[in-house]
Amino acid sequence: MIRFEGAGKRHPDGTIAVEGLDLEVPTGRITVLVGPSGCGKTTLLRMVNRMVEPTSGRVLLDDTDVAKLEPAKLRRGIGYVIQQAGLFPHRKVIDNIATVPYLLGWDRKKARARAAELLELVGLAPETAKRYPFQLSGGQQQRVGVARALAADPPVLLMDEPFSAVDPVVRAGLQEELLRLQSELHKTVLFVTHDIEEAVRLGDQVVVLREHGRIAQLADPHTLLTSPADDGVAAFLGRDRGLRGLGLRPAKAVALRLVGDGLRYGGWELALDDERRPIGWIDRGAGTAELQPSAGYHPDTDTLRAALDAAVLSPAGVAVALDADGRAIGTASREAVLAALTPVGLAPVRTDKTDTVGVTNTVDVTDSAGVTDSAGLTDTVGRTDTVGGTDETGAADGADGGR
Ligand SMILES: Nc1ncnc2c1ncn2[C@@H]1O[C@H](COP(=O)(O)OP(=O)(O)OP(=O)(O)O)[C@@H](O)[C@H]1O
Repeated sequence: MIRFEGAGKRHPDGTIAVEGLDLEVPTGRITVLVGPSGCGKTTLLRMVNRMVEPTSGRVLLDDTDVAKLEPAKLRRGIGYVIQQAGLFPHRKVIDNIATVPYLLGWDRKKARARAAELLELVGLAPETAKRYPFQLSGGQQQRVGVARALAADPPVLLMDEPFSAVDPVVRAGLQEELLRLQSELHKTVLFVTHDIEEAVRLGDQVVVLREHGRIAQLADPHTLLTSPADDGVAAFLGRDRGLRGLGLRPAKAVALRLVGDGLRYGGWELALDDERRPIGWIDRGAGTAELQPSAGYHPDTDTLRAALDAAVLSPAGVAVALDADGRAIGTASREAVLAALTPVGLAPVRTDKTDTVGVTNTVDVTDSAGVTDSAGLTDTVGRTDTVGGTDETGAADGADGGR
């Protein structure tokens, strides 16, 4: 558990980044901080690993004031993932991932073996290990960043807009991957984003912030979308918050018409092949054999939003429910999907993937990023030891010498 107690940060120039924040970040869950630019999200995140020191109040990690912990050591127990990954450009992927294990004094073979495991865990091919960061796509770099953060299996993971530099499709894949990892790893994750869509997709709890890090609302995604605390939060959530809420509810709530009960809807009939895989919709009234594409969804893993989307895309207004092998199980009309929406007061639904969290290992700012572009890592305390830490690692590596 991470606890902010009256935490504040006033910069020497008088800027108040955060003022008097009280917040609990529960163990093993994903807490997302979301809010407009400059509201203090990054400041809050960095208070946890002492890259920013509060000027008032305190931050507790499992009941210990982090101010009492030595920064380099603290950071080795906290995964840290930043935008554009912050990888060491001069180090191979495998050694980037092994950064913290090296810092912890693991021998090279063990550290690299662990890094190879993580490479697989984050869905990267083994041959990626030998590449340098510039030889990877943005999405692959982010995966390496996540793997690096997880390397020493830290219980806490700080993620600062980790997926915002990649395109929406890659981003969705990375979010999915994070949820999958979290369902296995159960880390305590504090995740910063300015994207409300990402916040409700990933968060077990979402903290909507206003300027100076003031909490406008703290709620689970379902409550947030259905009951915004005030007009300001509602405006921040956007006009389609109701539709977004569909993405939080499982598609298995939709009542299906089973395949054996008929495949006709009005003049449309769903054509299946011998394996029961959909071929398309036939317009019986038109008297032509031309097929219109069908759209499907997977009831066990998809949300109501996917089911509704499939229904809307179908010429018959009917989504096809598919099993894992792509065979039709049944059909669901738009009306059937909408009927699954009520009552509104149901507990929030998360698909299986959501349950968890977890990712990196505070890559000690150290090595990494810190160093380079990780720029941000700057502020602080960190700087020194970061660098220091780095050097050790670097020395072991041989490749890092010249910082
Ligand atoms: N070193 C500094 N000196 C003075 N003001 C600072 C400093 N660092 C941050 N700030 C200010 O503190 C406030 C909060 O900054 P912070 O980076 O935490 O916001 P944020 O919510 O993460 O923003 P964004 O979404 O744009 O990254 C901003 O007004 C920022 O300009």
